Amino acid sequence: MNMTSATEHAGAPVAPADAPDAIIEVEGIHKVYSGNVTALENINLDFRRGEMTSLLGPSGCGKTTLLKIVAGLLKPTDGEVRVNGAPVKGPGPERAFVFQDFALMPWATVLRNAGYGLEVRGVAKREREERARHYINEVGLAGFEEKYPHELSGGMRQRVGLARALAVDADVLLMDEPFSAVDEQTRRKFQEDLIRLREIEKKTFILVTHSIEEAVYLSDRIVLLSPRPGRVAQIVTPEIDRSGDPEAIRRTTEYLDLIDDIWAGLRTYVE
Ligand SMILES: Nc1ncnc2c1ncn2[C@@H]1O[C@H](COP(=O)(O)OP(=O)(O)OP(=O)(O)O)[C@@H](O)[C@H]1O
Repeated sequence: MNMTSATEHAGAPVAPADAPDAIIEVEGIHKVYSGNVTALENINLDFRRGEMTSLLGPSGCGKTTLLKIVAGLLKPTDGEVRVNGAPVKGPGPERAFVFQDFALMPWATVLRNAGYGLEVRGVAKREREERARHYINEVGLAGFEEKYPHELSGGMRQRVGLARALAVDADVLLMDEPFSAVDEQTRRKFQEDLIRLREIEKKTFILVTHSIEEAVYLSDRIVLLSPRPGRVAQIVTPEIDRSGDPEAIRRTTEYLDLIDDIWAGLRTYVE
């Protein structure tokens, strides 16, 4: 297994010549909520095409705020986000947000829920069902097409949300704590599936997580945010060969050491 880690400093990202290009550029983002709460301060970041980036940091540091600004669901007070070079003015078809609370329609089947993004775009029923079935299968829910959300576990509902996001063929998938509502076993399985999906679909994933283990296991890059007002404290690049046995990867000294290093950095904020 090849696993090393590298860190970059906030203002001066290290970009090797063969680094993937930036699909999303975040420049000078500030966010002040009403009541004078400064959630984010001068965030400068690139998210690279085809990579999985985790946003990690203490509670309330602005992870979800940053994700929503990238999604175009929230306007920054200052600064700009560009997707494929074009300024973000609101939500767009290149970005799909997978909500933490699943955002499924309780009265609709898995098939309809998975195809909902296509439905609102006016895609004909036959085509959207075909695509929805394909992605339902890809996220491991084949056979559940006619079930309703209340008949599914939390993990399965999360997968429907992911199928919906994949079906619209967005380049960027934005996930807010995708594994928070599920048990440990489901979480691990879903993490492995997400790695596999990333390989197949070649999407850019940005995910918010509270879990250092999860961030290290899944990510090409981890952006560590400082406590509120959130700033980029550090960027960590775990280089893990994920082709091996997931359980073996989780037991290696390098993996465990990197988790310890990140925790040592974060604990200075929480103590
Ligand atoms: N609508 C709002 N109005 C005022 N303050 C807000 C609003 N939304 C978030 N905040 C504040 O902004 C800060 C950042 O919130 P955000 O939810 O982005 O943090 P987070 O890092 O995702 O938190 P957590 O890890 O607890 O989910 C917090 O202090 C939060 O209380």
